[in-house]
Amino acid sequence: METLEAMQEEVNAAGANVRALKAEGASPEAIAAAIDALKKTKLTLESELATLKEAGNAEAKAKEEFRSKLSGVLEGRLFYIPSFKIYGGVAGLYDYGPPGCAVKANVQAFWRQHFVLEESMLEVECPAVTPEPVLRASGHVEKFTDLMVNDVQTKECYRADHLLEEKIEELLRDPMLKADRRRELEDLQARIDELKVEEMSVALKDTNTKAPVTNNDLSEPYPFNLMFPTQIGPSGAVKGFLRPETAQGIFVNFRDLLYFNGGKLPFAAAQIGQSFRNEIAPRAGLLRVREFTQAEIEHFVHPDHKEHPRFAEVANIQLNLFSQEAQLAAVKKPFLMTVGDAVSKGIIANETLGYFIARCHLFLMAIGIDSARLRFRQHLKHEMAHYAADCWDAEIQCSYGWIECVGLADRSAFDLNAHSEKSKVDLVAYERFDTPIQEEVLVMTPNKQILGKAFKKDAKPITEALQALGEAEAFALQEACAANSSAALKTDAGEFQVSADMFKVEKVTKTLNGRNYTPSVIEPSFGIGRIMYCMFEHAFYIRPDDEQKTVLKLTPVVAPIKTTIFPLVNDDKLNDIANQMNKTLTSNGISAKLDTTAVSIGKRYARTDELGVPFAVTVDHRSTTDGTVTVRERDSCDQVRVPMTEVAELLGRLCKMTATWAEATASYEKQATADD
Ligand SMILES: Nc1ncnc2c1ncn2[C@@H]1O[C@H](COP(=O)(O)OP(=O)(O)OP(=O)(O)O)[C@@H](O)[C@H]1O
Repeated sequence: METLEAMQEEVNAAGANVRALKAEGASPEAIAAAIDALKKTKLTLESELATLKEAGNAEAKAKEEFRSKLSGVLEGRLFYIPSFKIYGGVAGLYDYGPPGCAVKANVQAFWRQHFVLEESMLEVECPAVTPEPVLRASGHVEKFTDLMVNDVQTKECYRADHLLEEKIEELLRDPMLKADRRRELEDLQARIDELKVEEMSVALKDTNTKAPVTNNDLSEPYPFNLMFPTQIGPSGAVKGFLRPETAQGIFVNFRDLLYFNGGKLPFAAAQIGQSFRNEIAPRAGLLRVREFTQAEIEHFVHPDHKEHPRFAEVANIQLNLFSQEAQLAAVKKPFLMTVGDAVSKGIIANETLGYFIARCHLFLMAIGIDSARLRFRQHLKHEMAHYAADCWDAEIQCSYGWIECVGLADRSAFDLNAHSEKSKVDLVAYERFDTPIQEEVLVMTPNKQILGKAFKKDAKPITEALQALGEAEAFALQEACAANSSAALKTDAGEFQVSADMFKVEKVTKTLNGRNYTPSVIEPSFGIGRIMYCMFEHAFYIRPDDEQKTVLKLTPVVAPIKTTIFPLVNDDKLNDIANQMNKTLTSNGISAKLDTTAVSIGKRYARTDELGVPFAVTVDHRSTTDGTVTVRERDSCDQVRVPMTEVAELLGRLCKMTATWAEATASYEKQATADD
């Protein structure tokens, strides 16, 4: 199939041909034939567009239906629900109900296991209420903004970039769009995130972007800070904010954490906690909310040694990479490559960043993200902060498109430098040289006796100012004193005239055994809610044999309950065994739910399938005679007969995912399924 662009060019060429023939006074027959050809090319293009539109509409409708079925299950089963529902709810705030809480706790526990425990990270928990100076130092007070516009009539608020993006999409769908204009708009689309206020204003006007629904004019765009301001204490004197990310709590504790770690680098600290962003347009359920759980890691490393000691363990893992180069190519496509190759070819900046990208991939696989719908997209140059060495987002495809769920960035020394500068506390590490080095250093020696006599109480700030001089300034002062007998020195207490006898400045060779340096930070930042929503989408399906049977194929690691236990019929003997089974399993750490309702076994299975419970144990009459029960696996509906004494061990292995169902049950008697 020809591309739309090629078709458009054919239409343009046919149009140009008609104009040329008219200009050169060609015969009416020739002109009529050219007009005919133009009409034909236009028709082909229009029919192609109609087909695409239809396919697009059908796809959008299918996605809508899928989402409505899924949210029916998720909200109906209380995985999550809009907060404060009885008061009408508030956009961007959600409650997790019982199964949602259980899944979230499991995702977090697994995250802790996979990262904090396996990597010996230092976990911290810091308050969400954060004093203003901390967030001013980090740049959030000044820069944590989105550009906002209002409908001039209704005053409704919108994110300017969202409206512009939608408008550009609409304009790009126009088949008659000139090639130059198309390129211009595509270029603008790629730069939307970086547009400054004035550029956004121009872009909105240039594209004639209006308010949705009302089609009213929009206000000029203006920055809106996403942080929730608050005051700490009753006087209102101490300003603060609810933190927009958990990371800052780790940076400000760097010195103590380094000490705790015996002064050794590299090390990583981690935190799981709530973050708050007053999003202008919260949407798409859990994907963009105003309060959410983040799990963040700050890995501190020497800026010249970003190798990772465990890199070899992950080097062969294949990642779906969407590098800068791939995004800028004519055909934009991610590619598969091992993380080892990506680092050695310089696609990923260093081993430590590569290591965390690979570990993130393993984490997402283990909780049930479909590998075909996961990619790591590198930030384009203009998306990256000036200090960042390299950034990648783990993007998961769901019905809303590709969604950033984890940000992985090499932030160099930016954060520690920023807090050092503002707090006046050195956030540095010390490195001992393998062999000491000789270095010429400046030594400034103020003559305290003469200074004391001459300046009395001002001698102290003068001494400090002399000691703070850099090499060039110190020698310049010395020269000025020699030439004019005295020279001016600026201090915190004002300006003073100092003379050559008041200080001595010289360069001496010193042996240095080490030095202080500011470590770089590599930061993987996970949004738990976004990951969970994508995980739910990937887990959701309808059994092919029955439209009514919806299933969440949550992996055992994250499933809210690991097994249900059913007595086949309501019978005292069977109930006793089921109760006993329940006790054994829960005391072995396997969460179980006893279901003694009298409904059919098929219905009971369907109920637990919808909750994502991976296994079911059924107690039947045979259990009373030979001490066995059946164990069923949710997705295959396979059942095996297992001695009751072995069920805890079997489910333990399956839930830890150290064995597959086929491996773990190979030796057990298979049994016909009883789903109906
Ligand atoms: N409003 C939100 N709702 C839910 N999760 C969020 C929200 N904002 C950020 N996150 C999660 O926190 C992670 C790290 O935050 P980060 O600051 O990198 O996001 P971001 O780049 O600002 O996200 P976006 O551009 O989508 O607003 C994101 O990858 C995402 O999973």
